[in-house]
Amino acid sequence: MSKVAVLGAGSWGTALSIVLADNGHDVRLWTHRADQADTINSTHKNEKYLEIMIPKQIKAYDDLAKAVEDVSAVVVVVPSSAIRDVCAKLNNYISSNITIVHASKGIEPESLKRISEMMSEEMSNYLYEDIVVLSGPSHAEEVGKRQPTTVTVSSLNENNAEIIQDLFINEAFRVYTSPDILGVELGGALKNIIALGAGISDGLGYGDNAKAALITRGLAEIARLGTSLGANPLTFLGLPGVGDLIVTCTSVHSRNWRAGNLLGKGRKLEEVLDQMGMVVEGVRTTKAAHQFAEKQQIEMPITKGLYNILFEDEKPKTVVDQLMSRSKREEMDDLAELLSKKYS
Ligand SMILES: NC(=O)C1=CN([C@@H]2O[C@H](COP(=O)(O)OP(=O)(O)OC[C@H]3O[C@@H](n4cnc5c(N)ncnc54)[C@H](OP(=O)(O)O)[C@@H]3O)[C@@H](O)[C@H]2O)C=CC1
Ligand SMILES: O=C(CO)COP(=O)(O)O
Repeated sequence: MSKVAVLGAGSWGTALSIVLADNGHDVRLWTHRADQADTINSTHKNEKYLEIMIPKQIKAYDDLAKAVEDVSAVVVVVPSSAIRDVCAKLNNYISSNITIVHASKGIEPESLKRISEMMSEEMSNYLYEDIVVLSGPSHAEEVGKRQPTTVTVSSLNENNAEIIQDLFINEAFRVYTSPDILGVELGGALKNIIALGAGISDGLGYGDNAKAALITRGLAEIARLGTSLGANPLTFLGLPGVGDLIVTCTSVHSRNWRAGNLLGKGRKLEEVLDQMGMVVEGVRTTKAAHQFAEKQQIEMPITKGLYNILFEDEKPKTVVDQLMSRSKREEMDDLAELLSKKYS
C-alpha cells in the first residue's frame, strides 16, 4: 500500500483516485476549493464532475501541504492551463524522492511546451527525465464504473514508469509502458483538436464517412507534427494515438466532441465553453498546434480549419468545403518518407 496524492478533483482526478483506492492505496484527493473537499468527505460524492460514489478511503484536502505529506507518489491532473500554477506550489512541499506522474493533455500556446516540460520548469527539485505521463483512451465516466480501460505510462526514467504502472494496474485498468514520452504526450494533446472537428462534423449532420476521414487524416497530421519533433511514428498507432483518437472522436462522454457538436450546430465558442463547465483542452491546443505548424511550416489543414472556426469566426461548413476542395495529392507521400527515414 502506498500513500498517493492526486492533485485536481475534476472528473479525471476523481476517476484516477478510484483506481488507486481500488488497488488499496491511501489516496489524498486535493482540490483548491474548501467547500468541495468538505462535500467529498461528508457525502463521498463529487457530483459536478462524476456521478459515482467515491470510496470512503479517499480523503479530500484543500491544503496542498497536508495532501502531499509523506506520500510516495503525486498524480497531477489539473487542466493544462493550471499546470504551472499547481506545480510551482507543489515544488515548495516535495523532494525528488517522490515519483510524479501527470495525466493531463495539452500544449501551452506561445511557449509550445508539453505538460512534462512545463512541470520541470516549475519544479526545481525535479528533472524532466524523471516525470511520468499517463495517457490513453480513458473517459473518466467509464473508468469510475470500473469498465475495461487501457492506458500507457511513459517516462525517460524507465524505473519511474514501472512504479506508476504498478501503482495503477488492475483487472479493469490495464497499464502499458512506453519509452516515447514525446509521442505519448503529443498524441494525447493533439487528438483533442480532431475530436472537436469530429463533434463539429456530427453537429453539421455529416455521417460516418466524414468522421472516419477526420480520424484518419487527423492521425496523419498528428504523426506529421510528432515525427518532426522526434517522436516514434509507431506511438501514434498505439493507445495514446489511434486509441485515444477513436475514443474521443466517437464518444458522447468526450468534452471535446460535445463542444464541437454544439459549434457544428451553430453555437458560439464562449457560450459553448460556459455551458460545458469542464475543461475543453482542444481549444487551447488548437491554438498551440496552429502556431507550431506555422512556425515550422508543417502541413496541418484540419488544425488550421479548426483554428479558423475557433479564433477567426469562420463558419464550420465553409471550412469543410475548403478541406474537401484542396488540391489533389497522394495519400501517404510525406508519411511514407518520414517512416522510411526513421527505419533506413
Ligand atoms: N475527463 C477525462 O475523462 C479525462 C481528462 N483528461 C485530462 O485531464 C485533465 C483534467 O481534466 P478533467 O478532470 O476532465 O477536468 P475537469 O474540468 O473535470 O476538472 C478540472 C479540475 O481542475 C480544477 N482546477 C482548475 N484550475 C485549477 C487550479 N489552478 N488549481 C487547482 N485546481 C484547479 C478544477 O477546479 P474548479 O472546480 O474550481 O474549476 C476542477 O476540479 C485535462 O488535461 C484533460 O484533458 C485525460 C484523460 C481523461
Ligand atoms: O482524453 C480523454 C479520453 O481519453 C478525455 O477527452 P475529453 O477531454 O474530450 O473528454
